[in-house]
Amino acid sequence: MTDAYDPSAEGAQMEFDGRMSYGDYLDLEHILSAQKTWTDTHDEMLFIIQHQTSELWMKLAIHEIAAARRSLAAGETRPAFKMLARVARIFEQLNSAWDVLRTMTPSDYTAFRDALGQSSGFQSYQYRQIEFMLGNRNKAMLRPHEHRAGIVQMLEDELAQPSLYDVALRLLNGSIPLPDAVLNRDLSRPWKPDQAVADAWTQVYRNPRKYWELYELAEKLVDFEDYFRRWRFNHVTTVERVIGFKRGTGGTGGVSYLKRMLEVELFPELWHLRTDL
Ligand code: HEM
Ligand SMILES: N[C@@H](CC(=O)c1ccccc1NC=O)C(=O)O
Repeated sequence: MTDAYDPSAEGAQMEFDGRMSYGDYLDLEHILSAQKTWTDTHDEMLFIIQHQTSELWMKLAIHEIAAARRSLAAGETRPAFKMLARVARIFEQLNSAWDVLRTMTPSDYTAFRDALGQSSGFQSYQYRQIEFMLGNRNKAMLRPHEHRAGIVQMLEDELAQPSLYDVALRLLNGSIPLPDAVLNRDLSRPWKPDQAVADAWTQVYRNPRKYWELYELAEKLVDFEDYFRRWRFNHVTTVERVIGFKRGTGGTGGVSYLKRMLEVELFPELWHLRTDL
């Protein structure tokens, strides 16, 4: 029998005293000590890691959407397209993650659900930030964060900025003029479908060659919303599978609330114009 291979023979670094290691660079000590379980049930670890990894991917999504929005506002569409494509992939990643959580049965979950108290994903401030960045804005969603001034401030700052869709519409306005009411709308409110915007996007889709960049932008937005819708759908289906029609720990009706959220349209005109093409 040969001896186990020693990678140091080909130069693998084996000594890290005073040198940056993998764990140092990634601050693993910090991140891997954050899985505090509150019960001694087997599936709580799955539940915690599923949510923590989702929050990490959301952090990256926020980073990318913010940069895409800045690029678009500066008229730099190419880098924005690349970032939006990445955000869609992040959501694909989040969508696949449901397959792991689905292995948790109602019996597994009820064993620790009481320990969650009234906590709920409804209070995920990164999720709310993403919704606000995209244009699904609702001041009522600030209330669960009133005890955390920094979070309220962050969400209010977001409501004061044009959403990703607002920025896209400003770009559209550069080629096809839109009404002032669209361009100077109250940014803190949710976007309401607008006929002039629908007509403008319809022109883009009827003449892709003339409006190629806008056409590509619109398709990037639709692609992203497609993945986002799948996330919402996977969520509600998993919830029904695990807790049925029980009320949510966050106080909503549970599945009934999440089904209502399936009706949200982030970029409504981009979906509706398809009927008229
Ligand atoms: C067994 C797993 C899960 C169950 C039973 C569940 C249940 C629920 C329920 C019932 C709600 C409605 C609010 C409430 O009253 O509590 C909700 C909202 C929410 N959940 Fe989950 N959830 C699960 C997994 C997840 C995961 C993995 C995430 C990823 C971060 C997540 C993120 C959210 C978010 C962001 C909301 C707010 C949605 C909105 O306001 O549109 N949930 N969840
Ligand atoms: N709303 C869920 C609880 C829940 O899902 C949750 C609780 C704490 C941390 C994350 C959660 N996930 C998503 O809502 C329930 O009613 O069982």
